[in-house]
Amino acid sequence: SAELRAPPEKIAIIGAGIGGTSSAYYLRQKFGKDVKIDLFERKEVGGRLATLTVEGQEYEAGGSVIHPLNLHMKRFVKDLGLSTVQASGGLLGVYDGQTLVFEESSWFIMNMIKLVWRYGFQSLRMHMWVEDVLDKFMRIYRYQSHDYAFSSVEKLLHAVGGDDFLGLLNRTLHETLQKAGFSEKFLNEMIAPVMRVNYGQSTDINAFVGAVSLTAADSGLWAVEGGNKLVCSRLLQASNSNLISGSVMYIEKTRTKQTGNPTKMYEVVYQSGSETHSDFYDIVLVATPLNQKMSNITFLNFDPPIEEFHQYYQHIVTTLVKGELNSTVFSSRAKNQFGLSTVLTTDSSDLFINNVGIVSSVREKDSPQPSTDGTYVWKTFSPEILTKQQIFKLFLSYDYAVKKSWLAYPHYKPPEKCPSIILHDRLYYLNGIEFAASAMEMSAIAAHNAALLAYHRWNGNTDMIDQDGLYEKLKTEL
Ligand SMILES: Cc1cc2nc3c(=O)[nH]c(=O)nc-3n(C[C@H](O)[C@H](O)[C@H](O)COP(=O)(O)OP(=O)(O)OC[C@H]3O[C@@H](n4cnc5c(N)ncnc54)[C@H](O)[C@@H]3O)c2cc1C
Ligand SMILES: CC(C)=CCC/C(C)=C/CC/C(C)=C/CSC[C@H](N)C(=O)O
Repeated sequence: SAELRAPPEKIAIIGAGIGGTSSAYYLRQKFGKDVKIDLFERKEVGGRLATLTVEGQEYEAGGSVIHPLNLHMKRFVKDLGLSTVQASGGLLGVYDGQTLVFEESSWFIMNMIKLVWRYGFQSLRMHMWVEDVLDKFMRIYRYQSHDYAFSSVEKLLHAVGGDDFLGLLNRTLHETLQKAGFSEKFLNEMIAPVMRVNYGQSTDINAFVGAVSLTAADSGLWAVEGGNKLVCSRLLQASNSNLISGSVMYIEKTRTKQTGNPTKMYEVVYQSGSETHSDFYDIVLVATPLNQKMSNITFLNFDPPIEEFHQYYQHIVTTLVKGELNSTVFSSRAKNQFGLSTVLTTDSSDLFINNVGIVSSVREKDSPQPSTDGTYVWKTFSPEILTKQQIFKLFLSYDYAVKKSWLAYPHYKPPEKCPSIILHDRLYYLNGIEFAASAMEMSAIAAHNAALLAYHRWNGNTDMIDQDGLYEKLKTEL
């Protein structure tokens, strides 16, 4: 095998969300103990993984649920000695603005009968479609465990499932499912509400993120005990990186003369408190969405210039309310007969919220428990900040309400083009993957890929990059 070059001296990562911290973890694995890794964060470690506190208890306010087949997240929790809590449960209903068009019952068979009665076997067919997408997508784990990397998100998706799979980015979920024979009624009443709760958007999102969103309706979802953001702080510790609290303003391509070292290609200029500092790096990873509103990083002295990304992120407000839901908004049933713990809404519902549901604190192992006065903590997502009148419309009474506004995930608009991973020779960008789908696991996959890509490009292992036909090739290997 080819002889290895000396490892880089210094690597910078911008952003300490799950993407940045898992990059630090994988870069350490690949480049070894001697490389110095600086991780820049201008706010909190965790980024879009964050909690809000209600009466002394913390609740997930951003990324909250993890799929049982999200293997990177599962591995982190295991390797970092963290524990899990269950993140799904309770009965769900769908409100269309007039009535509950679907109400789950606690009896499994009853649900099946209701679904078949209203939609035929479309639910079952839908599960099969989602499972097929997930099965193919999971090939990425095998490729990554054999150290293969991809230079673009498109090449990665092509390697897992070929042209048809990559084509999911170019079509809306609506047209994809319509073509597959699903009815408008099923799409409006069952699929659109899932897209609203997960991505705050309609079925006009790309079909890949649509499938990811539908996997979030599977059973067995979980979260990290104590809060998902703990994964980030533990990854940071485990990677033995150096956290720098500061906001990166510029990344400048240096002239060799400046550093006296041909590999220290990049100068990172950052503000910490009122002071401006800078340092030189061999490799830089950007692990935050590159747009003015979210990171405001300027690239200097690159020829050709690094393109600006103007992609729009969806505004979502998380509101946590401890109080008594006004169930008459959704149903004429007496309030003691309501029984639902989550209400999703259709696009036609014309409500000011996308969904509302009871949530457990990050420490509750089992189903959420009411407090002594019988009330629960409810979480609702809305496109805008809720007014007091709106909260009073939704709740008969409430003790407490807290909110957090997010530029949450891309506003999907297929055909989708994912920003490049390689911005320059040794400058990598992770968050382009969000334009395929935004989820914790997607950032972790992008992080592993970027670490492998940086490693192979540093060592000139071109045979480990952008290999197609990997599925066939690895099928025969044990
Ligand atoms: C409300 C909501 C609900 C969600 N629910 C789920 C869910 O249930 N399951 C799921 O899997 N995913 C969910 N997601 C998506 C998931 O949270 C994100 O995909 C994931 O957390 C993105 O991680 P990241 O590290 O790529 O980006 P981020 O978490 O955004 O991290 C980027 C970091 O970079 C920092 N930064 C930015 N600019 C600079 C700068 N110039 N200098 C220094 N630091 C900078 C930011 O402060 C931030 O901490 C949800 C997201 C939201 C908002
Ligand atoms: C990447 C793969 C294959 C699966 C990830 C599935 C997953 C857990 C997606 C979550 C998507 C998302 C942005 C959910 C937001 S809302 C979550 C929850 N319903 C809540 O109420 O907080």
